[in-house]
Amino acid sequence: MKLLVLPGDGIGPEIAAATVAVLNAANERFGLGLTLSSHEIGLAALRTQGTTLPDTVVAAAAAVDGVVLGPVSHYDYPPAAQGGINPSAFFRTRFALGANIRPARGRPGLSLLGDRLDLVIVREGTEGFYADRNMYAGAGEFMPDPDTALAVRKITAAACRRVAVAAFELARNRRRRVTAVHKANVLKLSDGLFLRVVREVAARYPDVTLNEVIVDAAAALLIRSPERFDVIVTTNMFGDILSDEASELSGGLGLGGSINVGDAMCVAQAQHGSAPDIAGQGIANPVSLILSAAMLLEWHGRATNDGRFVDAGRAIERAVDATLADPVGRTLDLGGAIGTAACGQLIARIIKETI
Ligand SMILES: NC(=O)c1ccc[n+]([C@@H]2O[C@H](COP(=O)([O-])OP(=O)(O)OC[C@H]3O[C@@H](n4cnc5c(N)ncnc54)[C@H](O)[C@@H]3O)[C@@H](O)[C@H]2O)c1
Ligand SMILES: CC(C)[C@H](C(=O)O)[C@@H](O)C(=O)O
Ligand SMILES: [Mg+2]
Repeated sequence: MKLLVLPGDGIGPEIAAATVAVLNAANERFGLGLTLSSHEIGLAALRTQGTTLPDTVVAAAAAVDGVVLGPVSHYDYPPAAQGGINPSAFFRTRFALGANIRPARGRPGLSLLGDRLDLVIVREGTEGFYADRNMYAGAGEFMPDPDTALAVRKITAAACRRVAVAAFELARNRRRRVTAVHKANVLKLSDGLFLRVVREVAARYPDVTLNEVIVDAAAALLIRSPERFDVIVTTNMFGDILSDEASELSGGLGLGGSINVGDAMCVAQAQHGSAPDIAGQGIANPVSLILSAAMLLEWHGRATNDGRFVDAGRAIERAVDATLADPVGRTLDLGGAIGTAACGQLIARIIKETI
């Protein structure tokens, strides 16, 4: 399997190095034949190549079996005309990565919700208020005069169908419950279309129950009654916000794995951002990107029907659980003291040593 690693900005290079250590351990242990290549993106690439996402990187991504994308500081990027391309949005739209899959699970000692929290948010990745952010100047936003701003929200039946199918397929391997999270009481046409399509897809999955919850209530219920959620399917921005909430409820933003999935491509990406406030200190939690890489291996294993990759992905998840079970294995954000690299090495060692 060929993997492309794009470290990104802020804490990206630190957590990407820890993730590579874990991938190398999984490669050794499971004989995966992984080849890893790495390219500069983000602010480093802007300085040397005039763009945060060089064409060579896009070509390299199209030629591999999976991408590990570090977080980027795109809030600090210049406009697209001056080279500021948001890699997340670019990959999701260019490679039609319609489903952003974001699990959240309570672990003992880390989440007040304990095992009541065990859900997956399946977030539409290419549309909503975030549609075509790199494609047009203004990124779907317009200012007819300096005191008025308009934002266009794009919802299509095709994209809703794609993400709904991903959610129902996932639910079949879980507790068989899908909750559609929406705001159709206000966004009657756009979220109305989303709900219409989710219901159409639900009719093809009689073995899976569909519930519908309005997004603000969902934000509250995630805290009050997390056990009622199994798979959440939702539009882009609601999924962006709720996945940070769910990740924090699981113990911290640094814990949430995430993959962006299309028909033939998968991009692993931490749920959080580039955390510039702690960059360069060696204290960031690498678990989110490590779990994302584990999800990527499992996705590849399923897509190619190769059990070694599924086993390797699961072994990484178990090694993460074992590491986090002991406060010694926890980074600062989780109340521990271990550094980023040492945390990655601990997880790598468990993978190599566990029979
Ligand atoms: N996928 C992405 O690349 C992505 C996602 C979100 C935000 N961003 C970008 O990241 C930059 C910073 O955004 P932000 O500060 O709003 O969000 P953030 O997720 O980077 O950080 C929010 C808070 O969580 C902490 N945190 C995040 N990840 C952590 C980790 N792994 N270990 C320990 N602590 C962690 C940070 O220190 C910070 O206090 C912005 O430029 C934003 O646009 C990128
Ligand atoms: C920073 C932003 C571009 C990104 C997104 O939503 O696309 C992020 O918030 C995420 O959750 O992946
Ligand atoms: Mg986000």
